[in-house]
This record gives sequence, C-alpha cells and structure tokens, in this order.
Amino acid sequence: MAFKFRTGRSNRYIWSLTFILVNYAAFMNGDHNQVLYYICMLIPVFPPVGWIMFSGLNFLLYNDHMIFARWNYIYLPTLAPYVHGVIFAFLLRCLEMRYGEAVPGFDPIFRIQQRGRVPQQNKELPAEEPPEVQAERDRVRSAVTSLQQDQDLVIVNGLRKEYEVRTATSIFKKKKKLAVRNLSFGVKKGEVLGLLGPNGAGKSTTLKMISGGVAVTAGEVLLRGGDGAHLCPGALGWCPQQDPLWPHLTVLQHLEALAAIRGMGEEDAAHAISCIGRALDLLKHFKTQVRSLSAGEARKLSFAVSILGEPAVMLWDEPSVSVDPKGQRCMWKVIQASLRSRERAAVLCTQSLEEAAAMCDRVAVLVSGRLRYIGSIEDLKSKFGTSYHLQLKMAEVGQSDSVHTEILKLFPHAARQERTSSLLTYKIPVADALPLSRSFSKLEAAKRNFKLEEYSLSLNTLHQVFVELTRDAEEHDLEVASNGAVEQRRLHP
Ligand SMILES: Nc1ncnc2c1ncn2[C@@H]1O[C@H](COP(=O)(O)OP(=O)(O)OP(=O)(O)O)[C@@H](O)[C@H]1O
Repeated sequence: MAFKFRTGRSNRYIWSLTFILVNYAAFMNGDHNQVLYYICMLIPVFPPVGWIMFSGLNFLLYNDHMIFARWNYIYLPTLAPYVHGVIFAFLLRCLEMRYGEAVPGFDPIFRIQQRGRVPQQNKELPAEEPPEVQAERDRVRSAVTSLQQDQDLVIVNGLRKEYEVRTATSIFKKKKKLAVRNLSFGVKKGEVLGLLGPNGAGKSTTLKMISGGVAVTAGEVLLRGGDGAHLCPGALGWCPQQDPLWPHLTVLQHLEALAAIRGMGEEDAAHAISCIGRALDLLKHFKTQVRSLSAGEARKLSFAVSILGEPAVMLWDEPSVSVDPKGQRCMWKVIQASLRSRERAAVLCTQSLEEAAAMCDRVAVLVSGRLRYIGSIEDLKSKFGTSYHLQLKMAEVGQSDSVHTEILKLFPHAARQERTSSLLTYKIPVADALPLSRSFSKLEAAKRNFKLEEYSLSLNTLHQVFVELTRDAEEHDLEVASNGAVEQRRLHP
C-alpha cells in the first residue's frame, strides 16, 4: 500500500481499515464457504484475527476430539504467519528494489548492515586530462605521500564510485553504473570550492562520499580540522540535496537539537541560533513545524543546520535551490561570514553560475564523473571565453545551407554549434572576428542579401563557456546531420 500511495498518506490508513473490515467479513463467512476461507488464509491479518476469535469463542464449546477435527481452524492459522513472514519479506525486498526505496540493509528494524568493504586504491589510469586537472592530481598525490596536508582540509584522492543497478528486465540482474571515475582535488583552508556540472555528472555522489554517507568504491577521502587534527565525518557541516529534517519538529527544535549534538553550551547555542535565525530571516518561523514550511524556508533551515557550531568543513549540495533571490543573498552573506576564519573550508555544489562566481574561490567542473576543469572562474573565462558567439535568425525556412556557406566565407574558422530550422549558432575565433567594425558590416550585408530576421555577435558569456565545457563527450562526437534539427561540433579553446 505504502508503495502505491506514497504521496497521499491518509489513503494508506483508509485502505488499511478497508482491508481489516474485509478480513472480518471474510472470517464471518469463511465458516460457510471453505474456498473463501482458504483464499483468505493468504491475507496476513486473517489468520491471527481468526485464531483469536476462534479460540475466544469456540474453545470452550468443543472438546479435544472436536478441536482436532477442526484442525484447519487451529493449525493452519498458527502456521500461516510464519509462511507469510517468508513470502512477504521476499515480496517487500522485490518491491523495494523495484521502487528504489530502502532495502533491509538499511532497515531500522532488521538492522542488517552491509558488510563493510575496505576501499581499494583506484587502479584506473587517468584519461588524458587538461593541464590544470593534471596539476591538481599531482598536488594531491604529493600531499598524500609526503603527509604534508597543512594546506588542505579536504583531500579527495583517486575517488571512484560504482553503483549497482538492477536491469529493467530482471530484479536479480545487476549492472554497474560508474558515477565518479578517478577524482582528485583538495580544498584549501579558507577556500570555497564550487562543484559544477550538468545533471548526473556525479556532484552529489562526490559530496556523499566525502560526508561518509555513501561508501567509496576506490580511492580515499582525508578530512582535517582547522587545528590539523583528523576530522570525523560526524563533525562536518552537511547540507544534502534532500532536506534532512523531521516534519513534526519546529525550526527552533531542529536548531537546538543540532546545537546539543555538536556539544554547544546553552548560552553559546542560544546566541548562535538567534544570529543564524536573523541572518537567514528564519526568526519568524522558529515556532513553525517543518511540515508547514515552504520549500525555500525548509532549504534555509537545512543550510542553517549545516553551519551551526562552526564546523571546520562544510559541504553544501545546492543549498539555495527554491530560495528566493533575497534569501540567496542572505545565504551568500552567511557563507562569506563563515569563511572569514581562514581555518575552515567548504565545498559548494551548485547549478547557478552566478552563485559560483559570487561565492567560490575556485571551481571544479565535473562531466560524466570526470574533472574537466579546476581553477578560478577568471581563468575559466580567459581560457575558454576568448571567442565570439554569433547567432543568426532566418526569416525563411530552408535557407540554412546557403547562409552557412556565406558565414564560412566571411569567417573561415567559424564552428557551427547549433542548427534549427530558423536559427544558426557559431563560435568564431577572435582573430576572425576582429576588427569588429568590419565583421558588423559583413554581417549587415549578409542580413540584407539573405533577408535575415536578426543576428547577434557577442563575446562568449560565462554561461556559454560552461555549456561548451560541459557538453558531453558523446555530444561532441555527434555526426554532422545533413537534415537534423540540431547539430553540434567539437570546439577547442
Ligand atoms: N543510488 C544510486 N543508484 C544508482 N545510480 C545512482 C545512484 N545515485 C546516483 N546514481 C547515478 O549516478 C550518476 C551521478 O549522480 P549524482 O546524483 O551524483 O549526479 P549530480 O551531478 O549530483 O546530478 P544533479 O545535478 O542532477 O543533482 C547519475 O547518473 C545517477 O543516475
């Protein structure tokens, strides 16, 4: 029931009540209808209810011989729950695998723990990497081997994560899914490292492995406090993608509980809670239960919980999603304030380039589980943003081939990036586009000759740089479609 009616909670109770009433009715009629009686034996509640009713009402009426003659009323209901136990444990496991919910390995009742695996060294040889990614890998390797990690509070060395996923055809067949390949980076003291990348790039998986929530397949994560001591994952400030909140506790109860867990004194906790509440505009919600908060308010609370008690390392997985622009600015101020002490470090996973540009000292761009860039935003722009972006909107459908030939005549090194029936997009190297006055007069002439609706020529924005950088390897290799709606070509900085 819970699997089918996961959103409407009240439905489950209505269905359960209906289930019990049907059982009761079936039991009352089962005495007269043997087939119905045996079918009802398959229903979990039926045998115990029947047994209780039978024993309560009828035991006194029958002698030993008669009880034995009515064995199906005694022995069958007694044995049935054991058989049900086996059948339904199997069924539950199948459903959990099918719907992706918690399996008994993490079940709070059965407490069957997965066998701990000792993570291995990552044996995969790094693929050809950009120089800055290679330099970071070398820096991390030398920091680990020389045991001089004074600079970095977080060290991720050759991290790899494989998930086992069931195939669609069978719940027993498993295949491996590589979420993170061979990741190496360090987060320095006083630094906010931004983790950027398209959906499914492996950002959350990386943060989960750093936090200890997900076991690593290979590689290692080293964490240190500002004082140089080894840091246990419990001492991290962690704001995961899904709000880790209790629906029936109020905002204040959350903050007080977390302050107590972090071992803060009463006065310190009260002071810190009121400061955070004020900074994130949460004071007015202190008495509100989490289930009554809006998505953005709950997100702010998750973020507040992650910074309470001044943890040395903070991990934030898209903390400002659903938060309004004013709330985002408040969050950014809090991030800046928390990193004022140079003894702390943070990893901020975000989809917002504006947020990354405002908050991060360096950014790491992940694509398909691999690091494609690590460094400052300024370097990223100067490395990949030194070209012009030309967009042409055609008035008539079907003239794209002739316009394309003309553009290649005007800008011989132009690389076509996108083509739809009415839109053409090019990347043009600076050398081809300068002087701009000449480029604009050429484009004006093309506009007249081909009756273009409009065109624009601009420097690559950070957004375009990011789109280009994160274009998947498979996309790069898309064949030039002769009549396809979209066409993309590999571009080089
Ligand atoms: N528990 C899981 N079991 C199987 N595959 C998983 C699991 N969690 C993540 N994945 C897969 O691993 C890959 C990386 O997922 P991850 O959540 O780390 O991506 P992400 O970069 O955080 O994406 P997003 O920006 O959408 O949050 C995805 O292809 C995802 O389908």
